[in-house]
Amino acid sequence: MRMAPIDRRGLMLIVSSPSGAGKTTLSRRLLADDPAIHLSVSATTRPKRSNEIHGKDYFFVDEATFVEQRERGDFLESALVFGNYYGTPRTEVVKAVEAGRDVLFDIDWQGAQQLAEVMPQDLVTVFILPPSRQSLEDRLRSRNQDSEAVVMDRMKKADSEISHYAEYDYVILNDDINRASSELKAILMAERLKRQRQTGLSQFVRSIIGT
Ligand SMILES: Nc1nc2c(ncn2[C@@H]2O[C@H](COP(=O)(O)OP(=O)(O)O)[C@@H](O)[C@H]2O)c(=O)[nH]1
Ligand SMILES: Nc1ncnc2c1ncn2[C@@H]1O[C@H](COP(=O)(O)OP(=O)(O)O)[C@@H](O)[C@H]1O
Repeated sequence: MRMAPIDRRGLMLIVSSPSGAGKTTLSRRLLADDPAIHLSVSATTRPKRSNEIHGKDYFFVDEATFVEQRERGDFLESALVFGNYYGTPRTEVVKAVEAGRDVLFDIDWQGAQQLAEVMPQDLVTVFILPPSRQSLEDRLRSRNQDSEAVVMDRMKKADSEISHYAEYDYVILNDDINRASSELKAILMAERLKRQRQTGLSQFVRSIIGT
């Protein structure tokens, strides 16, 4: 039987990709398979898609509310993406990491850069690439949630999002979803074992070396 776990600081796992490459699918799988990580639910001014739930996928707010929250300092980071505002609520994230719980973020490169400024030691960043340009377009269409104009706009912006891949710690090619999903889990497992994150190690080691 496993002993009581060694105290550790939680990590912040950021997953970014061009829209349609599969970060939502990969994130949902990780959350379903690993009860020890939970999603940071962002606020956004984007209209809700029919399959989305307020408070679970996003907090859907109007622009006035978003701006008020941002001015109050409620967000750890915020950005304008595809003409809509997005922001990461501050309080839950800070509390979770300090309590040793891991947090998953589905945010863009602007958010990753801002979080790197405020909590650099806690970040693990992963960029998801599609297997080809055509498959990215096919996936955006297959999701069947956005108008043709929105799909074309996202394809236009894919190049600029992809150009940030080199700012990330890890890059996963999302061709086969099962393999990509295992790769994401492997990253999380290895990062949890980093010595610096295991804040209870020295105490534990003292207990076994008998000094
Ligand atoms: N900086 C930042 N980006 C976010 C946040 N929430 C979502 N995003 C990014 O906004 C972009 C659009 O997300 P979304 O509207 O869900 O569309 P999708 O990526 O096509 O499913 C994606 O690149 C997300 O990663 C946030 O809180 N902060
Ligand atoms: N490896 C994959 N192979 C085929 N289709 C995929 C794969 N990963 C995701 N998809 C599909 O592509 C579409 C876009 O994926 P999604 O996770 O919503 O992307 P993102 O969150 O990056 O915008 C969805 O319909 C999803 O089911």
